[in-house]
Amino acid sequence: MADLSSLGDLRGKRVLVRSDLNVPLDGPADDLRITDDGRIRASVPTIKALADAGARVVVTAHLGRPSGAPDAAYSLAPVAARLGELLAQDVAFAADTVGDSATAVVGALADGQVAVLENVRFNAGETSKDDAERGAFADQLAALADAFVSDGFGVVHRKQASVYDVAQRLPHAMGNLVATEIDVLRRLTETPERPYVVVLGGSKVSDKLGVIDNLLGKADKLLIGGGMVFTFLKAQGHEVGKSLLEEDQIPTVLDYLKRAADTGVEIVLPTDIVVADAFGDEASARVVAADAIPAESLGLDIGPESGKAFAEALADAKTVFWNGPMGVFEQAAFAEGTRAVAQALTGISGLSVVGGGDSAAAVRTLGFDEAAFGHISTGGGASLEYLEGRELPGVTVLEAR
Ligand SMILES: Nc1ncnc2c1ncn2[C@@H]1O[C@H](COP(=O)(O)OP(=O)(O)OP(=O)(O)O)[C@@H](O)[C@H]1O
Ligand SMILES: O=C(O)[C@H](O)COP(=O)(O)O
Repeated sequence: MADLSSLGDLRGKRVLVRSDLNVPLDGPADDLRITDDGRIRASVPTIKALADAGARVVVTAHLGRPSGAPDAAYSLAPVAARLGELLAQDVAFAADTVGDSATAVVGALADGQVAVLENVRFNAGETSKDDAERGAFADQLAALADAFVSDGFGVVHRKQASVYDVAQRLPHAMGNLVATEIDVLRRLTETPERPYVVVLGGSKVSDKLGVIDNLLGKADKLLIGGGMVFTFLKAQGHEVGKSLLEEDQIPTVLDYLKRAADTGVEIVLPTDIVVADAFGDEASARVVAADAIPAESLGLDIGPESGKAFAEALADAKTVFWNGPMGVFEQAAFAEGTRAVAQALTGISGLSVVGGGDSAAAVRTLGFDEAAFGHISTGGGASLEYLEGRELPGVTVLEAR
């Protein structure tokens, strides 16, 4: 796959870099703070390499899932400021993605300077399912640059304008971050040392339930935590109260449970749950049995007994892939399940990979040393889809020259 050197002499060239700068933010709307800058730090080496080579670097990225129109709550302005600090150079910020501000900011860049465009998802064309609409937006993005570098590993599973279509319109190359991530994940797919244990959690339930299908043929054990738990519990006939639930996935989940039993893959579900009366209500947090969730409460973490059981299930693992926090780790009352899994991973003798923006943030904000894990991937959904063996549109598009 073509790396940055394939783009030739970059001096004076405008290079559009797609990074994944989707970081967690917290605080009041007018003073949002980045709570974990891991994805920004991971994006720095490629941006710096391009700037050092004399390119005029134009960074495009998304933050969250706005509805295709500008929304101040999802502005990349704080991210651009942090990028400037990490690069130790001024980073210009365009107040739009392809409009007058972007044109002016990019036009004013000197060789070696860097600009960040406003959230690419403020434009409906970015995520449109309509090829023509996405293509029209990609045309506008491509007009801002002479070359394209794909470095946002966390989004390479998205067939979106700034990830996929723009690569068809400009000379392109794979960035260092995408190349590194794929190298590590390849080790998990080719010859994982066994036992191979996969831990799944998080809140993007519908995105992630599907991966179980494929993992049933690959992993020896699947540990299920986070928001995904409740669709399993409901499928087993239990009350889940107001917890996250994908009702229409119940038949799929029942099929997974049956196939796991048939093929000898162990699916480990929590036996106790930390519930609360309302989302984030730490004062009402209490532990209940997983088959006795009160109708009026919602599950926000796996319980202590489950944390222990998950740690035991991980103890003899030689390969572990973990995606998705076990609970709402951002609040202390619901962070212990995630802590238990992270702690268990630090003790395994083989390769441990933590994948996902929030999972990686959880590990760091709970105070774990990154070096205690084999690899911390910036991609959640992207790494899961890679492990499933699915085609990543943002990678395959780079193969076509
Ligand atoms: N039981 C639960 N109910 C609701 N939210 C939950 C629950 N358990 C975990 N979460 C939330 O899941 C979020 C992370 O989920 P997500 O699926 O996005 O993880 P990720 O794969 O690490 O990140 P990404 O896919 O964005 O890279 C966290 O913000 C956490 O609070
Ligand atoms: O957080 C992520 O996994 C990536 O930034 C992709 O975000 P998305 O799931 O909203 O496409």
